[in-house]
Amino acid sequence: MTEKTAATPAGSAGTDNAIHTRALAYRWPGMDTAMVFPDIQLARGEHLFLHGPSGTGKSTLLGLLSGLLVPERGTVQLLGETVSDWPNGARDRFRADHLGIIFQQFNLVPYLTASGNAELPCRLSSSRHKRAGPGVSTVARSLLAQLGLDDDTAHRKVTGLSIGQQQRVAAARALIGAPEIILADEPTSALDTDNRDRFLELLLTMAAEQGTSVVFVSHDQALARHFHDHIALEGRS
Ligand SMILES: Nc1ncnc2c1ncn2[C@@H]1O[C@H](COP(=O)(O)OP(=O)(O)OP(=O)(O)O)[C@@H](O)[C@H]1O
Repeated sequence: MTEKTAATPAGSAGTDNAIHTRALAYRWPGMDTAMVFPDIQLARGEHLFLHGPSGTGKSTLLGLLSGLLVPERGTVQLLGETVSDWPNGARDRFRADHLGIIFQQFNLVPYLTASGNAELPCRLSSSRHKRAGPGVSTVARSLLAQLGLDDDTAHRKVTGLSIGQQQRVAAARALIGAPEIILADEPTSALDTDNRDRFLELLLTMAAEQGTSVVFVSHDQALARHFHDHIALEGRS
């Protein structure tokens, strides 16, 4: 299943690893057999492309990495901590403090402005707030500007923004407060090729500037060239 695993040598899970999974399996209700996943080992600051056809479990694997799902078997270690053994509340806390997530449908808060959405992680996590610095609103607007959204747009409600603009808001929300890990689930699927490549370059450059590891999920192999590390999912075995 694994096309090419990433980064550090096997068996050296420690603080140099952003992500280390072992023998993960997950079964949704109604499934006869569990989905099994290739092991992932990703060093801090590295960027991994996770690809495979529709239905092979890419979003499920991201759910396991984010701690929103708990594996039937196997372990998820993030930043040296075996978070898959932790209770829900502890995983929620860890997610708020250390993970930026860009969902396929962005999951922005509709009644907030672009800037309000981008600031949210710092309102929910004191460590993200601390890393962003005292002027969280200024930091949010600066991230939005770097992603191509001017001040006027930053003050508009997200429901009035285009898909491409909403995607940039979701990216700013993931980047703010320099989380160690960003998980992105097909956030470029609604964009044309030029915008897709430009957005991805921007996201990876900004993540690299703050040393954030990125797992980027897509079925679109054309995006693979932006990444050093690749893993393919090929379905259940
Ligand atoms: N909430 C759910 N309840 C039950 N089964 C689910 C659920 N979510 C996903 N599945 C099943 O898990 C399998 C993998 O789905 P998943 O969404 O992880 O794949 P994917 O590779 O991300 O697909 P896509 O590229 O279409 O987003 C599929 O068979 C799907 O039907």
